[in-house]
Amino acid sequence: MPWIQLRIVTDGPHADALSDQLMEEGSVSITFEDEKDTPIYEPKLGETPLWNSTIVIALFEAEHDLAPVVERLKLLPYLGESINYKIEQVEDKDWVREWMDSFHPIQFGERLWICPSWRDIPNPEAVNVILDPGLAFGTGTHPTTALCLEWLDSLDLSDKEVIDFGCGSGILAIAAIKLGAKKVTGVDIDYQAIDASKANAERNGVADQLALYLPENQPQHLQADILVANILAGPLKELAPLIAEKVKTGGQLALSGLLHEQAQEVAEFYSQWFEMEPVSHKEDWSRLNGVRK
Ligand SMILES: C[S@@+](CC[C@H](N)C(=O)[O-])C[C@H]1O[C@@H](n2cnc3c(N)ncnc32)[C@H](O)[C@@H]1O
Repeated sequence: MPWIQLRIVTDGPHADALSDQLMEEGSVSITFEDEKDTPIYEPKLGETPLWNSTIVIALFEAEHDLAPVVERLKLLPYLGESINYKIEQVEDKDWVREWMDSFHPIQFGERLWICPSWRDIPNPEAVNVILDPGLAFGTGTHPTTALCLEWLDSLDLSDKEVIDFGCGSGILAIAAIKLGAKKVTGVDIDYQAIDASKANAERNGVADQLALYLPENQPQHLQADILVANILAGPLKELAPLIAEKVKTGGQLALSGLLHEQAQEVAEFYSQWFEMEPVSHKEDWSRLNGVRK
């Protein structure tokens, strides 16, 4: 079906009201875009943070007459006659198909491959993780995930217990099991991540080695030989005491999801509990490693 979209610039506080108005006008979906370039790295669950200058994009069926819609929007006091808008044709694409076509098997380190579940496995002899991320984060294409996968591949995980804090699609947890870990615990605040991790563990035949928890349900005195957490600098600092107590003395830590400029500060903070090692980098992102004192 062909589509058109109406793009309107407004200020952050009015974006929600404008979105409601556009839905009433018959829009089938609304998205928000930053008019400038101010990244928001990870909103809290249930929050939709908005930029000061937000573009509200409303999708309509192509035959929808947008001229009277724009006239009605001009009556809104926060838009008025000087409304800043644009009407665009939208190319008719199957977006899910498009994304699936762009995701190919990728190798990490020496042994490990992440293979989308709808593709052939290029090397059946390798350690292959078959993945469908569903609605969760974690395909391996993001540098923060890649940094963790390369690190896991470099370790001897035989008989080790691992915690994956912020497990998303389960990509790191399942990679750890396939690389030899005896048991992995995945924790995530998002139930969609728990669902995706469970489905991926079943897809890989390792569900009995992966325990999954929302943070409030996680076992209190759980400790592991290895903990990997790809979250973000803010939560990693907040969670530091909890993360530290989950790693056995002599155990290994990897923290990812940090921008270069944040790495030093987070490393200093974690040095209360860990002997920190040199930082690893990929594109704008850094990974910290440490050994529990
Ligand atoms: C960047 S994704 C990483 C997913 C996957 N581990 C990977 O490396 O691709 C971060 C994940 O951490 C989860 N998360 C964020 N804050 C958290 C917290 N305080 N406790 C547990 N999980 C959290 C998010 O829901 C998300 O699934």
